[in-house]
Amino acid sequence: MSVPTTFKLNTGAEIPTIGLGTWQSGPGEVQAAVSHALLKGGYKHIDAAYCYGNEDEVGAGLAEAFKGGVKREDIFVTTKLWSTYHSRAELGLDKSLKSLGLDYVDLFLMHWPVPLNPNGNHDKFPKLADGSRDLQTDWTFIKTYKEMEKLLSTGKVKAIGVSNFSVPFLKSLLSQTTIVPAVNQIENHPFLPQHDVVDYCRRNGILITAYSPLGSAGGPLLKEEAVIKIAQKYNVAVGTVLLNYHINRGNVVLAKSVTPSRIEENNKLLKLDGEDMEALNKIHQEKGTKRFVTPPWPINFGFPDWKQDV
Ligand SMILES: NC(=O)C1=CN([C@@H]2O[C@H](COP(=O)(O)OP(=O)(O)OC[C@H]3O[C@@H](n4cnc5c(N)ncnc54)[C@H](OP(=O)(O)O)[C@@H]3O)[C@@H](O)[C@H]2O)C=CC1
Ligand SMILES: O=C[C@H](O)[C@@H](O)[C@@H](O)[C@H](O)C(=O)O
Repeated sequence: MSVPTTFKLNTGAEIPTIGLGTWQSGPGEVQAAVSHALLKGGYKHIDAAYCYGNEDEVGAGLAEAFKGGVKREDIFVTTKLWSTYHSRAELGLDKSLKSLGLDYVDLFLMHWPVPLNPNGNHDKFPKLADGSRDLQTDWTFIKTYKEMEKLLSTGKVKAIGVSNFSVPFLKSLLSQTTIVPAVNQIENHPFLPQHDVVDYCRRNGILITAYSPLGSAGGPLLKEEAVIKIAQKYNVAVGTVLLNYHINRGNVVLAKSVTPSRIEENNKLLKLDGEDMEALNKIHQEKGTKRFVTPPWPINFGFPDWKQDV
């Protein structure tokens, strides 16, 4: 069986199995990365977010690609609702659409299940006097999701979903809302396979998108001996193994790069056999769990490996 280039969402739409990430893609880099991915790298999927502060440049990259012949309907663009916009979901969406130069996104995700004060001392990261994040205590992520559900009828979002949701948070969401999220975007790699969330989502028709598959900034997982061994077996780049780990599990994967050769290298499919998958799944058992993206949220997200005091 060959490795799929798309998976089906619970809306019936297809989502390309590899997408270009844009978090921490700096000014002067991300426009070229997006246009290179779409025009030369064979990508059809771009992952953006208001919080990344670079959606204007991502939009310029999209515009360049459209000028070069890429058609809007042939690509899949995701953006995310930032926490300070939870009680203003349509405004958050409109700001992203304006920057991206689009009249709709294919997928709109709640970036984190935590509302932040919309009237605080910063547009994205309002803080209290003690330096902690200034939460919006009169709002809940359930209310946010209900606002996102309403956006479907505007045509400005083709699908809605969530990000950074653990099993208990998903249970709470599904029991209080109507539309099953199309996607849950979570950190995922052999050091954090998150079998509990992946299995729960599969059973409930929610597609997993894996973020930080290379271990985030600097790609530390590319140095992992067990992964290098598998790459040597197939004579492929180490990143190809890390990225295809997800597609072989039935999950979408996002890889960030602003380096043209890496952007191209990362868009390669590889069938991994049962033995390879077992070896990759064993890494965290032997070496311990590692999570690379742990922003200082003052809440407990319900992930077994991430215990913060509430
Ligand atoms: N929903 C959420 O909360 C989150 C979503 N995401 C999304 O997922 C995307 C991917 O995750 P991210 O955390 O960025 O990290 P990745 O795991 O994609 O790693 C990116 C790093 O790896 C380097 N790299 C990429 N390809 C290669 C390669 N072939 N060889 C060597 N080094 C390479 C990049 O360098 P360089 O760019 O210099 O080439 C960069 O430093 C994000 O960009 C974002 O879109 C990520 C985190 C959280
Ligand atoms: O998508 C990437 C990450 O989630 C990023 O948006 C957060 O880590 C954010 O910078 C924060 O500090 O909360």
